Amino acid sequence: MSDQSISGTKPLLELDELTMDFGGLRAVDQVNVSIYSGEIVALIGPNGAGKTTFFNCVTGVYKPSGGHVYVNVPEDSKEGRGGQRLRLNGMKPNHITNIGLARTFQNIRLFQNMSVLENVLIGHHLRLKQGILASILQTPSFLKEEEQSVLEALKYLKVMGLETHMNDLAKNLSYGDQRRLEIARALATEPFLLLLDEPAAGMNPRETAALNEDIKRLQTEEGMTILLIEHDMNLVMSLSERIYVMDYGQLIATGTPEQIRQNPAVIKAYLGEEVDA
Ligand SMILES: Nc1ncnc2c1ncn2[C@@H]1O[C@H](COP(=O)(O)OP(=O)(O)OP(=O)(O)O)[C@@H](O)[C@H]1O
Repeated sequence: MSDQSISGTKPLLELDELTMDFGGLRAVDQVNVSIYSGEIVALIGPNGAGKTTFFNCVTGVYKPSGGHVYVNVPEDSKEGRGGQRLRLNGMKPNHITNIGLARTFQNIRLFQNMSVLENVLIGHHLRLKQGILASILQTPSFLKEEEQSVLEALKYLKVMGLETHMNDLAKNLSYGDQRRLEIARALATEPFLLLLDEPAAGMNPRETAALNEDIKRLQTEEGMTILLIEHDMNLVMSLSERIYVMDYGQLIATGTPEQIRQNPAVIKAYLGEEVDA
């Protein structure tokens, strides 16, 4: 597959014939996807289409049965591998996070009895340089880095509109704010690519509208590249520049929201019946 974008740059994330089998079931079937810097891209499809399995292959939860997961690390990478092309197959999730891919999960996974600030600090911890000994000895360099960490964490809380809740326990946040906190924690790992698995799941329309604004702002103000799985079609159509559609593990369509809206194969997959083009 080509690694040249419309603008001539390499994609940040490149999936080449990605395949994942569970016994006799092929959950992801030779999928080719490219995500370019600064885009918001949606991955949609009916229940069981293979979307979460796709995320799990990219983020190291599963080792793909076939194909390749590549990243072209941006020059300004925090990890110092800028410009390199890396194959992620078989890497551990924390290693992949360290390279610069962060994700949220379909089900909320916060430390419920920790504060909002602490949840984000845990995300940022990955980027700290001081070791355990410095932390036990409370060396000046450790304390300086810790102070810096809190400032960074506050920045991400502010981006997601949660700074006034920094001392609240995560479990006391509204549902929408818990989902927002998960995104703040993912941002604190300083990714170049953010993968969101059904960020609007369980949200009411008001919360979804606010989330729409937040995600858009991440792109326009923070320069974040975002790949999201989402069932809320209003959100998908309003946010995405491009959409990939999966059904039964295969990619059945790719295009702009307008193209996808009118694609007969997509309409058929969702409605389960033939539709005239
Ligand atoms: N660990 C697993 N072991 C066996 N089968 C699995 C496993 N994970 C997913 N599957 C199967 O793979 C297929 C794709 O599931 P997946 O969760 O990726 O779909 P999805 O598109 O994310 O669905 P949804 O929109 O409902 O979350 C389904 O048939 C599912 O039952």
